[in-house]
This record gives sequence, C-alpha cells and structure tokens, in this order.
Amino acid sequence: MTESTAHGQPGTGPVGPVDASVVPRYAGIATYARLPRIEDVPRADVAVVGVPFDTGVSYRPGTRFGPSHVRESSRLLRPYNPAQDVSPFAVAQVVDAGDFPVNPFDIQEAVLEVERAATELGERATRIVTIGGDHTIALPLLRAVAKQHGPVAVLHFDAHLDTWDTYFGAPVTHGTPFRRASEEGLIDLTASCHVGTRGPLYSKQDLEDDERLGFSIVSSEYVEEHGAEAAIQRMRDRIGDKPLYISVDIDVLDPAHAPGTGTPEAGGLTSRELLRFLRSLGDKHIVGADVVEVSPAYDHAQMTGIAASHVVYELVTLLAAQAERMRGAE
Ligand SMILES: N=C(N)NCCCC(=O)O
Ligand SMILES: [Zn+2]
Ligand SMILES: [Zn+2]
Repeated sequence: MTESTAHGQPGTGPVGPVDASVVPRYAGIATYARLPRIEDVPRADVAVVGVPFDTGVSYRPGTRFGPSHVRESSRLLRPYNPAQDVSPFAVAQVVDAGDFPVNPFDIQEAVLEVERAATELGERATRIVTIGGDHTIALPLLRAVAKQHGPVAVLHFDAHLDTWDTYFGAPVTHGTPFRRASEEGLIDLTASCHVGTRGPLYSKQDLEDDERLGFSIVSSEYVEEHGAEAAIQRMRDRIGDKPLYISVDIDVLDPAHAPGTGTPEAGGLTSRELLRFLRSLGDKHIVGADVVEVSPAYDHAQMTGIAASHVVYELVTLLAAQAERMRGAE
C-alpha cells in the first residue's frame, strides 16, 4: 500500500495520494496529484475529471491533450496547502475520475455526452472540477450544474468574453458558451462576472451584448490600475452569496505565464494574481469549476501545465474545505 490516508493508517480516513517518500513522484501512471482513481473508493467529495475535446476552437487546436498534460504536470503537488491552511486530500475524499470519452467529430453530440457524463458523475461525487478541453465544454457543464442548483453565478476568468453569438454559423463553440448559457437561463444575471478580460474585440457592441447577457467585467487593465485587492473586492461583491460556478480559461494568464493555449492575448494576469483571486473565495458556496484551454503543443517546460495544475489545486482545496464544513454542519 503506497497511498497515505488522512490519519496515516489505512481505512481510517480518505484515501490520499501516492506517498512521494515511498514512490518517487516521477514513477507510476499519472492521475491528478497522484490521487486514487474513482474506482478505488466508495464515494468522493471532489472528483477531478478530464474532457479531452477541442472541436470547438476558432484558432490553434490541441486542448484535447490538456487533461493528460495537466495530470503529468501535477506530480509535484504536495498534500498541505499553506495558502488556505487546508490539507485538501485529508479533509475530503478527492479522486481522479479519468476522462469523459466524447465525440471528436460532432460538437452537438459531444456536448450532450458531456452533460450526461457530468450528471452521472454527480451521483458518485459531490463536486466536480473539470480539466479541458476547449471552452465549449463549459456549456454542458453549466447545464448539468443548473439542473441541480438552478441558475448559478458564473465567475469567469478569461482573456475573452466568450459571449459571442456564432462562428461560421456554428452556435456552440469555445467563443460562445456563456451566451448560450445566458439564453438558456443557466446563469444568474445579477451575479456573474468576467475577470482578466482584455484585448481586441469585434466591435463595441460585444460589450453591450455581454452586459445584457448578465456579466460585469473586472478587466486585466483594472487589476493593473487598482491592484488585486480592489479587483477581489469587486469580484466578491458581484457574486455575493449565490451558488457559484468558477470557469478558468488558462489564457486569462499572460502568455509569459501560460504560452500553451490556443488564443493567446498579451497583457494578462500573472499566475500569482490568479491564485490569489481563487484563494479569496473560501467562504463562497461553490457548486463546480473547470480549467480549460491548455494546449500542450504550444507549452514550454510545462509552464502552462504547472500553472493549470496549481489552479486546479486551489479549486480542489476550496471544495475540500467546503465539504468538511458541510459535514460539520450536518
Ligand atoms: N475561449 C477562448 N479561449 N477563446 C475564444 C476566442 C474566440 C475568437 O476566436 O474570437
Ligand atoms: Zn480565452
Ligand atoms: Zn474562454
């Protein structure tokens, strides 16, 4: 037995990651953070799952290889998160649920498959953190979440608005998930927010549409001008106490921090800023999260993979701590 448990002994707590003092980190098959597979435990509080899908992209492809790259880049993560003062894998059962096998040739079919698989996984795991895949997958993930919780506040970290209407006549792409989600009534129009938005748009109308669709914007320029603390304040005020879904497009980071992505834009956040934003959400009611748009072919030295693996780690920590709080309240 090379897996540690919450209390150091088998059978007395959550099954933790493979112990790096027994099996070197670089050995063995990669699950996220070397966690157990979902098949190895009776039930999970938090499941990390991959969606290797990139048929919705408008520019550089390759995010179908995102989940395996992020797993491979997560081998060095350790079990205690000092920034949140939580040992996520000890206070909750966190697992890797593998990948949803989705159709690479038919977007509409893939989107149905993701919704179905997420709904099914929701029966075995209380909360899901999804690794993409391109941003198209946020639409079926939000459909699955809204079925359970009703319209949710969407906290969307991204260089892009992703509230555009169609590309080449296609309504379901990685540039359109939040317009479709808003039209379908999946999001709370009073509490949703983009963070880190920047770069050229098609026209000023994009911003007017975006506001009508229910989003406010804390732009990358705002973060630079007013600092992270003021940005966090605005973001937190906007989402309030609504059920919260967090969607992180890794291109919210500057290409200097995350080159491995399909539609990079100059002038983005640092990984330090993004991690800080996430760590500020410890008191929110989080119903799900995703980290998307990691495209390994454009990555260098695992920079993007490592950034994404740490983003997932902060999200998992928030959800593990929340699971512990919920258990305490029972
Ligand atoms: N969701 C991401 N990463 N990008 C959307 C870009 C849409 C466009 O090509 O204008
Ligand atoms: Zn983006
Ligand atoms: Zn996006």
